[in-house]
Amino acid sequence: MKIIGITGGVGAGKSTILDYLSQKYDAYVIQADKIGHLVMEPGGLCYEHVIALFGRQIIKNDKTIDRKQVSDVVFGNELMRQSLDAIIHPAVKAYILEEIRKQRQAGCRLLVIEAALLLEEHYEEFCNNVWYIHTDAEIRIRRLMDSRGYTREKAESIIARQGSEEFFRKHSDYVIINNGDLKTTWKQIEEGIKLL
Ligand SMILES: CC(C)(COP(=O)(O)OP(=O)(O)OC[C@H]1O[C@@H](n2cnc3c(N)ncnc32)[C@H](O)[C@@H]1O)[C@@H](O)C(=O)NCCC(=O)NCCS
Ligand SMILES: Nc1ncnc2c1ncn2[C@@H]1O[C@H](COP(=O)(O)OP(=O)(O)OP(=O)(O)O)[C@@H](O)[C@H]1O
Repeated sequence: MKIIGITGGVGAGKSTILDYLSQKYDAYVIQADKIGHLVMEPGGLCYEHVIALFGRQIIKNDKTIDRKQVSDVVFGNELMRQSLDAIIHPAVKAYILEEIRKQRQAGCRLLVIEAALLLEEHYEEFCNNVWYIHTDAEIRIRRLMDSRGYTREKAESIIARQGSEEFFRKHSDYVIINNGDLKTTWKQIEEGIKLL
C-alpha cells in the first residue's frame, strides 16, 4: 500500500484534490480535520477535555461543542491553539494509525491523508510521499470568502497560524500549484502519481 500525505494552508484545495484522487485512483482518504471534529463530539475521547479548556459556554443546546467559538479563540491566541492541539492531536494520530493498519490488512493500494498540520505532527514518517498544495494567499482568501462565507479577517487569522511557504516546500516531495483551473491541477496530480 502506498500512502500520500497532502498538506497546505487553509483553502489551498486539499479536499478538492482528495476527491479527485478518490474518484480517479480509488484512493482511500483520511481527513485529519474530520477526525478532529469526531473526537470532540459528545462521548468522543476529547469532548470533556476541550470543555475543561474553553469553559461550559462552548456547549450548544444539542450538547455539541460550538466550533465557531473555539475557532474564534484559537486563531487569535497562540497559547490556546497549542493547548487545543495538545488535546486533539494525539487522539487524531492514534485514529489515523489504526485506519492505516486496517486498510493495509484489507489490501488497500492507495491511501491518502490530508492534514494542515501533517508536517508539524510528523505524519511524513508514515507517508511514501508528501504533496504540498500551494495556492496564493489572496486567491485562497477569495475562494474561502465566496464558498464558506469566511470574512477576510478570519481567513487571514488562520493563515497567520499556519506554516510558512518555505517550511511547507522544504519538507515536501512534490508541489502542486492550484492557482488556476482544475484541469491544470488534475495534470499535476497525474504527474505526482507517476513519481510515486
Ligand atoms: C479550531 C476548530 C474547532 C475549528 O473548527 P471549524 O469546523 O470551524 O474549522 P475547520 O476544522 O474546518 O478548520 C479550518 C481551517 O483551519 C485549519 N486548522 C484547524 N486547526 C488548526 C490548528 N490547530 N492550527 C492550524 N490550522 C488549523 C484547518 O486545517 C482548516 O484549514 C477545529 O479546526 C479544531 O478543533 N482544530 C484543532 C485540531 C486540529 O489541529 N485540526 C487540524 C489538523 S488535525
Ligand atoms: N482550482 C480551483 N479553482 C477554483 N476553485 C477552487 C479550486 N480549487 C479549490 N477551489 C475551491 O476553493 C475552496 C477551498 O478548497 P478546499 O475546501 O478543497 O480547500 P482545503 O485546502 O481542503 O481547505 P481546508 O484547509 O479548510 O481543509 C472550495 O470552495 C473549492 O471548491
